[in-house]
Amino acid sequence: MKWKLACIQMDIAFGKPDLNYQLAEQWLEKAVHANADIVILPELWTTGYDLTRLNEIGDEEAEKTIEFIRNLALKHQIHIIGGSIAKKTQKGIFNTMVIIDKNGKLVKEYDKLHLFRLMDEHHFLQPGEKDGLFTLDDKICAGFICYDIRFPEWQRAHSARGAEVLFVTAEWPKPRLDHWRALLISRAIENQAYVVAVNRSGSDINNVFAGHSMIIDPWGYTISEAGEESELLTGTLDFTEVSNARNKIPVFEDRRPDYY
Ligand SMILES: O=C(O)CCC(=O)C(=O)O
Repeated sequence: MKWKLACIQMDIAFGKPDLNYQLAEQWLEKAVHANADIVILPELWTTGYDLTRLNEIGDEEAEKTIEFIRNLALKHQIHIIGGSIAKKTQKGIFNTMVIIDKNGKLVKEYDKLHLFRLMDEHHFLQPGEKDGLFTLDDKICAGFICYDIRFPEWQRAHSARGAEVLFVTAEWPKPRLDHWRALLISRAIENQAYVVAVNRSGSDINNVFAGHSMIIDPWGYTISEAGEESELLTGTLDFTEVSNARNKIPVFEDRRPDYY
């Protein structure tokens, strides 16, 4: 089975959800024209890192975003990995990835597990407590958010439970672009999985973001990589490559978890 992917590497208007919904819809139309089966949005794409105003501009129980994504998924018959948004709940605000399939079903909500202190997330957000596993077209996938990729045991926990595609949504700053690339390629090689990573472009008052969204195959080879500016990055993923890699080098069988 093959999937055509479209990563929306967009700029995000700081603290302006209404404008960002419009921008995201325009990008999504482009992905539809590119015949994508799955579209992926960046991290906190409705608000950006306007953390001090999240109480005002966050999305109550993610309801507005879910409705927005569901309508587009149904209209275009496309799976949408809805990046992440600030989800307001009674327990506080979470950085939440929302995944809706082409039938409009809410497949998964994943809350960012590792909060990034360098950008003050721990002062404004609550850490997640659940895994990022989900299934689309009978394929096991996993979702991660930005800083999560610095914790290889988190991705391994998901690939050991069958994940063949690791989706990453991010607002990764430009000064650490080398880390972004190296970490993503490593996660693909060690998990013998596709890595589909979407970063934002542009800047906010504190950061310039790196862009360079990437689609990487289970051998660690880059299928496609964006530049620094906004763009729609596409690539095709062929699941036989996952079994080829895992059969040739049986890393999962050779693991010695009793010793780790
Ligand atoms: O780990 C990093 O260098 C960047 C992480 C980050 O920007 C985030 O989690 O939002």
